[in-house]
Amino acid sequence: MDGIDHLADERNKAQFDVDAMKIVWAGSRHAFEVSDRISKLVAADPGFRKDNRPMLGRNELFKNTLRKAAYAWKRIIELHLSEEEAAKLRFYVDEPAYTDLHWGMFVPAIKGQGTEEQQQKWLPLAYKMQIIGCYGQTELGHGSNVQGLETTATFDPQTDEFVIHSPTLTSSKWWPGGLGKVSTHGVIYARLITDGRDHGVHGFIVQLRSLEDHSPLPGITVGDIGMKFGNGAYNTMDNGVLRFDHVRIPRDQMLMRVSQVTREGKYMQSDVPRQLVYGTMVYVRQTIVADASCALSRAVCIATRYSAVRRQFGSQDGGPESQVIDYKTQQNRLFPLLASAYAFRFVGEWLKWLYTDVTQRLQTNDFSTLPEAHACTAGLKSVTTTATADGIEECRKLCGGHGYLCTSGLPELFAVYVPACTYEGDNIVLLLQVARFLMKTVSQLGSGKKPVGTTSYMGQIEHLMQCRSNVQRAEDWLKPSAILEAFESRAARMSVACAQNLTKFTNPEEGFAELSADLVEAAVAHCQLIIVSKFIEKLLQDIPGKGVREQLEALCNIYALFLLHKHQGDFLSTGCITAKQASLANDQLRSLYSQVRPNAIALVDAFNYTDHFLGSILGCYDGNVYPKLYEAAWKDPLNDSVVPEGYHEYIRPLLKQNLRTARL
Ligand SMILES: CCCCCCCC/C=C\CCCCCCCC(=O)SCCNC(=O)CCNC(=O)[C@H](O)C(C)(C)COP(=O)(O)OP(=O)(O)OC[C@H]1O[C@@H](n2cnc3c(N)ncnc32)[C@H](O)[C@@H]1OP(=O)(O)O
Ligand SMILES: Cc1cc2nc3c(=O)[nH]c(=O)nc-3n(C[C@H](O)[C@H](O)[C@H](O)COP(=O)(O)OP(=O)(O)OC[C@H]3O[C@@H](n4cnc5c(N)ncnc54)[C@H](O)[C@@H]3O)c2cc1C
Repeated sequence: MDGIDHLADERNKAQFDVDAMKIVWAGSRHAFEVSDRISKLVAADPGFRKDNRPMLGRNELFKNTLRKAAYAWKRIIELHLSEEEAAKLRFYVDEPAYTDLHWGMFVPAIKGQGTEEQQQKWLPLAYKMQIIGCYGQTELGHGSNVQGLETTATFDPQTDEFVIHSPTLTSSKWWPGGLGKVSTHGVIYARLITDGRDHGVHGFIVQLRSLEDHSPLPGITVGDIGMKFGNGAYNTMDNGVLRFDHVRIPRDQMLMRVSQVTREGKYMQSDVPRQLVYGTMVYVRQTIVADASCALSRAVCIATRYSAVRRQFGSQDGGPESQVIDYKTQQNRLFPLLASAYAFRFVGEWLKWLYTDVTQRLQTNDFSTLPEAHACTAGLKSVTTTATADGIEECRKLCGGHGYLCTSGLPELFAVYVPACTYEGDNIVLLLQVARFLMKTVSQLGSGKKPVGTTSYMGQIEHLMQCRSNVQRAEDWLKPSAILEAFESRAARMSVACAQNLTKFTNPEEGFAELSADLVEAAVAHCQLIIVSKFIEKLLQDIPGKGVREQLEALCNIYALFLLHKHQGDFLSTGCITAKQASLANDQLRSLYSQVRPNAIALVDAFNYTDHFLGSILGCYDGNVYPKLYEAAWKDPLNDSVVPEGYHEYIRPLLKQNLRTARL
């Protein structure tokens, strides 16, 4: 607009090498280069414009999404993009679409649960998008309780087929993304029945629509489930409803890596655990943790830049008013979110490693780390998405009134993001899975079995149950050992307290249900410990770039001490720290805020988001907020005419009538 960088002074204050931090954030120089190149490519292409989204009606919005998805595919082919680059392109296009489920769940489900032969048949079609697939698990009556699904797949030995059927209203598939209007195929989860016996839920590849004219195949009723929360937002996705009326599929379309049905109708199980049927969910939960850092960093980038631009109160001698970012209350709300964005980034990186490791072990029939991978992905998905959803809303409030405008980018980001607390497993249901894992770990402590991985801290249970923090001065809280000991002892004591309470019940399941609220808190404590410890581990690595390590250390300490302050009830009631030590942590937190303050803008610049991706006037790179807001307002369709449509019908008669009454 005016070409001036209104945040230049802020950028000059930075005490570290922003370019080096960009590489740390991206994960590697290569990842940075791909991300940087593709984000700029998308931003420069008018075909990927998205600022009109909140204004469009559903049909127009959806058609526009179809256009963008097809255009994105065209560009991917034309530019010969690699798989990594193509995924980045879809990410920067920033519009939920059927392709997310096709690439994010349908393909991984076939890869994870299909036999070699099945993969060879289906994957090439899916890779070329000659078929488009969805993940059809959830039903109207059951989502969390996967074992409660009602759709049936009954083997017919006469024809060598499965008959897929929806026996009740509640068995209708309900929610799968991409199903409503687009998918030609789905991985459909149904109860396998052979010879009158129910073998539980299994996955099947089912064709849903004709590849000629897209009409539903015989026996299939399919449609969209309707408008969802917010304008634009997740309404670009066709979440669907689907019913089967005795639909027949060949036997070889049951995904048979985990279990098989023979030509004779005999049910057989491989020596891989049954839980591998849930493998796709483990994969997606892991990507959702990485995605949480993207969504939170985006909101934080907007709120931080705007907080430096916005001035309110505090003018002295006619000078400028204070930047709102200088208020300690603003810092106390904003900087922990900035620190959380970095923390989630690093734990996401680690979780990706853990997932890759478990997948490699699975190939060699080593299933030993699967329970931990399930607990970690479930728990971290839960804790990071809850914090991110709350964090985006906090960022909106940090931007005052203007944060409520769609042009701030925050309302749509919030509306798109909040279902992450529900999809891929309700966050409470998932934390209860973590709690089960923890209770199992605690119960095995006496047996001499050494806890490993993320529960290895439980190996020092005697120490953790009686240790007292030796922090004496605020600076002592900067020591990783002090932080780790406090978080480990808190998590261990909360788990042990739950385990002890559980022994009071004769029926363990009854006890688990009765104590579930406490169990969820213990699970949160354990997951927060993982995030803190992975941040600390990251700092043990070689981190090049002037001042980069110092900034990350400050952010790591802010993340940990903010959690300690927020959950001081846990730390105090379990006796891990004293009231005096809690107060010292708070003193340290305040001085860390002062340390981060001059670097705040540079720390969000390190995310390297384009203005297109941010989609926010308040967060624009040059900070020239007011002229842009003013100009954008005039572009609203309501301002197309000075006198609004409807004046003659609804305003004028009212005014005239008031005139008459006034005369009386
Ligand atoms: C799409 C990706 C795009 C990528 C783009 C990148 C960024 C992403 C951003 C945005 C895109 C997002 C787009 C939206 C996508 C949404 C998609 C969906 O929502 S698909 C539906 C999800 N549905 C659920 O998640 C149901 C939740 N329920 C369950 O998972 C289970 O039923 C659960 C965990 C609650 C267990 O239920 P029980 O109690 O009935 O358990 P029993 O089935 O009997 O199994 C028990 C044993 O199995 C283990 N277990 C359970 N789940 C496991 C798992 N997944 N792996 C390994 N073990 C597992 C347990 O630990 C337990 O083990 P022991 O017996 O104690 O040793
Ligand atoms: C935007 C979006 C996209 C989706 N995409 C897909 C998709 O592509 N494919 C697909 O198959 N599904 C999809 N889903 C469905 C999603 O996975 C489920 O909605 C989710 O797993 C939650 O299940 P539910 O709806 O049955 O919730 P419910 O389990 O009914 O939850 C309702 C409440 O009950 C509580 N609750 C439930 N069980 C327990 C328990 N045991 N203990 C304590 N509290 C409990 C929950 O915490 C929650 O507060 C999508 C959902 C959304 C919102």
